[in-house]
Order: sequence, then structure tokens, then C-alpha cells
Amino acid sequence: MTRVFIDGEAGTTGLGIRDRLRALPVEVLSIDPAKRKDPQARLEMMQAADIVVLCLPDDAAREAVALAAGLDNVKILDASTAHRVAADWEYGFPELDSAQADRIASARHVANPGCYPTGVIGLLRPLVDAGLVPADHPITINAVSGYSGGGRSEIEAHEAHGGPAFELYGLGLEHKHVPEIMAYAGLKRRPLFVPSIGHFAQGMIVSIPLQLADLPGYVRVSDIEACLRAYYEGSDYVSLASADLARLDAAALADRDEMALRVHGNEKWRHVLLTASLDNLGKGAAGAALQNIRLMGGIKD
Ligand SMILES: NC(=O)C1=CN([C@@H]2O[C@H](COP(=O)(O)OP(=O)(O)OC[C@H]3O[C@@H](n4cnc5c(N)ncnc54)[C@H](OP(=O)(O)O)[C@@H]3O)[C@@H](O)[C@H]2O)C=CC1
Ligand SMILES: CC(=O)N[C@@H](CCC(=O)OP(=O)(O)O)C(=O)O
Repeated sequence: MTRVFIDGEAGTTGLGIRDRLRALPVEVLSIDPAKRKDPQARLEMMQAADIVVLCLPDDAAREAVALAAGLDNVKILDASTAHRVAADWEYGFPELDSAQADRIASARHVANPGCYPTGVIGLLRPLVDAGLVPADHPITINAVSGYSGGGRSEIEAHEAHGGPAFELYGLGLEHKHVPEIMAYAGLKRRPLFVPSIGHFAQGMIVSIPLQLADLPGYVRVSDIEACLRAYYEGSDYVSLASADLARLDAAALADRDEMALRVHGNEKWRHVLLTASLDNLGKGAAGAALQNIRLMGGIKD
């Protein structure tokens, strides 16, 4: 049976993964809570594991990878931002293209995607690959996340003090997710990324407006829909959902591991709003980690 050690098991993402692992035929190796930051104790857990899942802040994740350097038979899945665009790491978004799930299955090091990038890449990669959106097109990404996206400190701030209701952040326009978004959405021009956080626990909407008149050729709303529908046909986790709704609830997919993409279009004005709805802790973190653990461990059921 595959043995899994979650380094950072007591954190937000770690707990989500541990809960989901109950449904898999794996043995979860848990560290003595008093020793959870002790390098020697963590190394011993890693030595006993087949897959180590890192649910740590970025610097601690880098240290954990260094700690595991000599363990050639151990696979590592890192949920942090530390290795998402690193050479020698596979990107853990199985829907990226038709070969990505096989690449993840045979990789030793896999980086679990960021929550916002999951939405952006899910929407844009198929359109860039198809040539409907040029790689150097000026793109703006607006996004809102539940406060659990900020980890334990943000959760405590919202639950103890009740707010704020809604905040824009990342206003220096240097968010850590931009390199990852560019690398895997296939963008050559840096997009403007405007994240925000709302006073709700879980859920996320990523939205990307497109002026169809600014795209090359004559792209219709239906071309965008057809491209996304075909790309994700047969996927268990990503789908093109109906855009026949007047409002979109950011928490609609809380506690779910799927991601719903939508194309809200108005052909008269040649306007499109692309949206991705997901749970930042589901397809944006622990749900994606489960997909990757299944692939890395060769777990079929
Ligand atoms: N929250 C989210 O929506 C998402 C988070 N992620 C990523 O997952 C990672 C974890 O985030 P999240 O779960 O939200 O964060 P949390 O703050 O909730 O959890 C982090 C955990 O790591 C522990 N920890 C910190 N330093 C060390 C160390 N040196 N050794 C062992 N354990 C340590 C913390 O313990 P203590 O609290 O005692 O310091 C805590 O239990 C981050 O890199 C984040 O980017 C990925 C996708 C989405
Ligand atoms: C709301 C909030 O604070 N979100 C975090 C992103 C979540 C995270 O750090 O994890 P991933 O990088 O794996 O997505 C942020 O913007 O830094």
C-alpha cells in the first residue's frame, strides 16, 4: 500500500489532503505533533514514505526538498509556490494537455498548481493553443478568493474579527502567481492580475474580460465555447458549464473538487467574460493534490 507523509499536515491544505486521503487505499504516516518542525523527525517520516506531500510555506518547502535530497525512491508533491516554474519539476495540472497526466505519473517531483493559476490556465491555455487568443494579447485577470486562501493567519483574522468584507490586494502588481500563470497559460506578455479576498471561507471566481474585436480574425462567442468544450470533453474535474445565469456565486463550488468554466458572451457588443469557478481549497489545492497523488502512486480506484 502506498505510504504518504504530509509535511504540514496540521495546516489548512494539509488537513484538506488528509481528509480526502481517507477515500484512497493509502497509509498516511503522521508525525508526532510535538516534533512536526523537527528536521530529524521529518526526515525519518520521509524515509518511511513513498510520497511526501509538502503543505508548507515556500521557504520551509525548499528546506524540506533539501532534507529529502538523498531519498531517491521518494516522490515529492509540493503544494507551495516554491517549485511551480522550477526546472526538473512537473506541473500538477493533469488537464494541461493530453500528455500531462502521464508526465505527472512518472515524475519524481511534482508542483501542485496555485489556486488562481488553476482558473486562469484552465481558461486561457486552450484558447492560446488554438490561436484564438494570441500569446502576446493584453490580458487582465480579476479574481476573488475566500479567506481560507490566505492560510491559517488569514482564517484567524476573519473568524476572530469578522472582516474586512472585501479587499483588493497585490496592488504592487507583483503577485507570486504571475510567473506560473504565464508559463502554463502560454502567455508571452505579462498579464495584469488583480486578486481580491472576500469575507467568505472557501470559493473563488477568476474572471477574464475579452474584447472580441481586438482578437485577430473574426472570433465569435461560439468559437470560444466550442474550443473550451472540446478541450475538456471527458474530464472528470474541469468542464464548460452553462452561462445562462444572471449572477455567479463565488462560493458555489465550496467543498467540491471540480472547476466550472463559463463563457458569458454578448455577440452584439463583441464582448466576452470568461469565468472559472472553483474551491481554492478543492481544485485549487487539496482536490488537485489528490488527483496528483493518485497518478504518482498509480492508484486506480
Ligand atoms: N490556502 C490555500 O487556499 C492554498 C494554499 N496553498 C499552499 O499550501 C502551502 C500551505 O498553505 P496553507 O495550508 O494555506 O498554510 P497554513 O498556514 O494553514 O499551514 C502551514 C502549515 O505548515 C506548518 N509549518 C510552517 N513552517 C514549518 C516548518 N518549518 N516545518 C514544518 N511545518 C511547518 C505550519 O505550522 P504553524 O502554523 O505552527 O507555523 C502550518 O501547520 C502554502 O505554500 C500555500 O501557498 C496552495 C493552494 C491553496
Ligand atoms: C486569498 C489569498 O491570500 N490567497 C493567496 C494564494 C493562495 C496560496 O498561497 O496558495 P497557492 O499559491 O498555492 O494558490 C495569495 O494571494 O497569496
